[in-house]
Amino acid sequence: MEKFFEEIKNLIPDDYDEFLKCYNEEPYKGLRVNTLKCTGEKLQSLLNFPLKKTPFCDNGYYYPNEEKGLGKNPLHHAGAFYIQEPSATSAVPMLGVGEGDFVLDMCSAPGGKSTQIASMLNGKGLLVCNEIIKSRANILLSNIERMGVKNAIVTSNHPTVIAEKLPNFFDKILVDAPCSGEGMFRKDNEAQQEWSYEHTVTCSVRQLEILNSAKTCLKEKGVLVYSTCTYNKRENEGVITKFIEENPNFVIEDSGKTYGRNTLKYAKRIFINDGGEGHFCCRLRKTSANDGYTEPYKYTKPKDEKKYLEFYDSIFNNRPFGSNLEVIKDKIYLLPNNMPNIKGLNVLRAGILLGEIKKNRIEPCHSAFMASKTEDCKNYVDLDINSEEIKKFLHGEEIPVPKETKGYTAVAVNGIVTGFGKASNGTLKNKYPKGLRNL
Ligand SMILES: C[S@@+](CC[C@H](N)C(=O)[O-])C[C@H]1O[C@@H](n2cnc3c(N)ncnc32)[C@H](O)[C@@H]1O
Repeated sequence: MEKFFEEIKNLIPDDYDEFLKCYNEEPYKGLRVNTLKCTGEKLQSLLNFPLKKTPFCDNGYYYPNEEKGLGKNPLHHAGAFYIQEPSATSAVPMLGVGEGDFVLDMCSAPGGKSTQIASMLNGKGLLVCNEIIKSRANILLSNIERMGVKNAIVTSNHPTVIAEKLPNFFDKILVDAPCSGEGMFRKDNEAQQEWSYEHTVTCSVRQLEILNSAKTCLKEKGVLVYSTCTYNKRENEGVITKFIEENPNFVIEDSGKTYGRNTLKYAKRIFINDGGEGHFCCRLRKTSANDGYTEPYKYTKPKDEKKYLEFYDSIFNNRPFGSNLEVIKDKIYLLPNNMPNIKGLNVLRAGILLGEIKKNRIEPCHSAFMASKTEDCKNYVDLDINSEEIKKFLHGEEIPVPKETKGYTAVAVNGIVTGFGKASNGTLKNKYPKGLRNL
């Protein structure tokens, strides 16, 4: 660790004492509003503690250190916000995502940056989020569901496989690389214990390999953002410099962002004394294309399409997840538009899981309700954040509903859908997934 502090001193000689002072204080607490489901104003009006804007992105806020257990808040269950370290929200704005872009997040779990990209896409375009480690990809999927993302494909592959299958396809790519995590030290003792100079060197080799896979997937004139949550030069400036030496068709570009400190002219490094735990981000532009073509996906209508569409229309108004129905085994999906051919990829989810076929009936799935708004649902009940009913619902209990409410019914908290149940005779049978309940 002596070496770690020595390197920080070399990086910020004038501010080193301030860094050390901050280093011994409590870590920042931050959240990002999910604009697919909520707004900053609405969230503030429903929380009983103050939110303060961060300098890193439009929808990032600090919240008070004494607030514990925010993950159990009904609005967190509903996907109104994502708990995210403030400086970790700095990389996605550098991508400059516009509605309609095709975006790849190569190292995606647990999904903080992917769900941030999804809010910027606002349901348009396509997001491929990839996570190499299967167990982490499952967590990523549950966050994609919670945040109500309907235009994502969640995969679990080695970056070389993604490069082989999806060349020249994306407008924007994020490589938020696995790193030595120096910016996690205040939060994560394990990262501190694992740190060694040799480990940072190993990380830098892997980071360059991941970038060399990602580059193939980018279209000509596309943007690639590289980020880490570590400070040292080997994993940041070192990796970028080597990458550009090996790939002269990439240039560093000015992102126009004003947070943090500049390095390599336009890249950014954020230290604890800059308002976040620590991050590095650099925006690169691909100036000429590589070979390779990604075929489009061939959508095929299922044999019983009419029956499935009737089921869809019985629960939702105006087909809010489009009409690209596909049935795989006993599961009914609504696929996003503009999909690439995903043959050969390990795909955990594409689009929305609408329902499951059970013997002679179809049961709707949680994921579809999470991606819907109250106006999309034929039936819904709206509960107040402070009500006993929302506590009971998130605990897995039955709740009372008006006698007229019948059948599959969305449950919302202050207008934000958080799950569903089945209503009959004034009672809603709880369908909130067991693994998500507040117990
Ligand atoms: C910094 S984390 C990503 C955090 C994520 N972007 C977010 O905002 O929530 C890096 C991820 O890279 C994954 N990873 C580890 N080894 C990898 C490799 N060789 N290639 C690609 N990804 C890898 C890790 O499992 C980890 O989930």
